[in-house]
Amino acid sequence: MNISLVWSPFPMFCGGMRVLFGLIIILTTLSRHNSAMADGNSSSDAGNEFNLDSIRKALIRQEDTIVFCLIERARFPSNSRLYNDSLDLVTGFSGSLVHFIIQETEAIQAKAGRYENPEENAFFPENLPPSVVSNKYPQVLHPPAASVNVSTKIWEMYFNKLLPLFVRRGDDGNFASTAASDLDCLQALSRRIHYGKFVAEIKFRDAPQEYAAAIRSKDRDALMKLLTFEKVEEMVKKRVEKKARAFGQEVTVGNNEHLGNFKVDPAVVVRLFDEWVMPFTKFVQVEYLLRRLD
Ligand SMILES: C=C(O[C@@H]1C=C(C(=O)O)C=C[C@H]1O)C(=O)O
Repeated sequence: MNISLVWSPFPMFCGGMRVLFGLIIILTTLSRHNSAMADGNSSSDAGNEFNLDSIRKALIRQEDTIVFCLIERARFPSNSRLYNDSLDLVTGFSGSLVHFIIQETEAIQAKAGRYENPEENAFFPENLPPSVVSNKYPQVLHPPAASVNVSTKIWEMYFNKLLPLFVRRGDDGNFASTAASDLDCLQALSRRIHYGKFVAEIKFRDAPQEYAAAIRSKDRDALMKLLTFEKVEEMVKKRVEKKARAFGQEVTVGNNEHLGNFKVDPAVVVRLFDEWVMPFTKFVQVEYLLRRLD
């Protein structure tokens, strides 16, 4: 018997495997290419996915940023001259030095395309220069509702209520660095709070009928009730307390750790989320939903 005429599944198996491996390699390359594209054009911290789970993961990650930013700001004393409107520290500019620095920084960041990203909301959106960078962000928000902006509320809360709770009194003259640090905090808080628009969009898509009834009757209380998850809020408070303890502890090589000596008081971080960040995020959600059927 001619052996070569005997049917053997082996060559077919090998050929099949070759095709399969080829396919896997092509698919892997394509998917790497796509995710690289998605990273480059991503609209949200949640990446390409858009569901309540991924949005909540993004919010959790943003807690880290906020805690780190507060820790950085706590390196500087209050530096109150930076915030004084009537000192005229900048010739030809009427307003505080921090106002001047933030407005100018936002202008350069606008040119670099920061505010093309629907996650970003400027504190001084008037007269921002157009972006010179071409980068496309997927638009998932409902256009008439996307403009909800609570930057003024955030600005007022940060400077008048939060800052005095965690910086020591004093003046070291480091105004530019202090203002840069303030802007980092403000931007991190703003991103977290305005993320309420994405949360609201996904909640609306998950239960359009329920939300539509409350939106049509402009029932703010009903909307607030629908979008509130008390258990999630309790977890947020517990988690940020832990993060403030973990990220803000004194780390030494020896065993003599100064337990209880934190760079930012964890209780202040809990208060920040409880009194301002979560209520503002929910306010953004309600405002967004009220425009969701426009
Ligand atoms: C953001 C959400 O909506 C609400 C606001 C929360 C927050 O700001 O952390 C948490 C729970 C909800 O009450 C959510 O459901 O995740």
